[in-house]
Amino acid sequence: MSLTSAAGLVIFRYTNKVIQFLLLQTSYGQHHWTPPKGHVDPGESNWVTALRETKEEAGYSENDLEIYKDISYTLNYDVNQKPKCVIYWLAKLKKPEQNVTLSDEHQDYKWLPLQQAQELSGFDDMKLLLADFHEKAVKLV
Ligand SMILES: Nc1ncnc2c1ncn2[C@@H]1O[C@H](COP(=O)(O)OP(=O)(O)OP(=O)(O)OP(=O)(O)OC[C@H]2O[C@@H](n3cnc4c(N)ncnc43)[C@H](O)[C@@H]2O)[C@@H](O)[C@H]1O
Repeated sequence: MSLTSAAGLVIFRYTNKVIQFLLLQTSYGQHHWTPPKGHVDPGESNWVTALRETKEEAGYSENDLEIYKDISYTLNYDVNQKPKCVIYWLAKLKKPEQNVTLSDEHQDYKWLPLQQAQELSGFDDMKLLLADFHEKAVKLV
């Protein structure tokens, strides 16, 4: 069975001594919340996909972010009975006040501290990812 691959960035900002994660709400389907990410195009690397999707979906380019290439986390779940693999890298927004620019694919966004981000994401594997990244982000601010 073919595997769907996607890649993205879990972006945090450090403001008022709090780490907040960026979640985007889809404008389609069940309007679920995820970090910026998307399908890997044919011939594209996961890394390039993550950067491209982040620019398209949140408006941030590589220069706006401190991306921790050695800190990644992979989720595996099924979508319509097909396995999907999503790799995320951790990234910090350099200027915490820099605005998000959404595309048509999303209708809302939120910057949330760990627990609220976990609750909004809803998925157990994403909750674990956020906890792991939060532990690492604490050492990076
Ligand atoms: N229902 C829909 N109606 C209309 N257009 C649609 C559509 N779904 C996708 N599209 C189109 O596909 C494009 C998205 O392409 P991309 O932007 O390239 O890809 P994506 O983020 O990987 O898409 P998606 O939202 O489907 O993925 P996710 O894994 O979060 O989500 C996929 C499924 O997995 C679930 N899911 C998400 N995270 C999960 C997790 N951690 N564990 C288990 N399930 C999870 C989600 O609830 C969701 O049901 C959009 O432009 C849109 O046009």
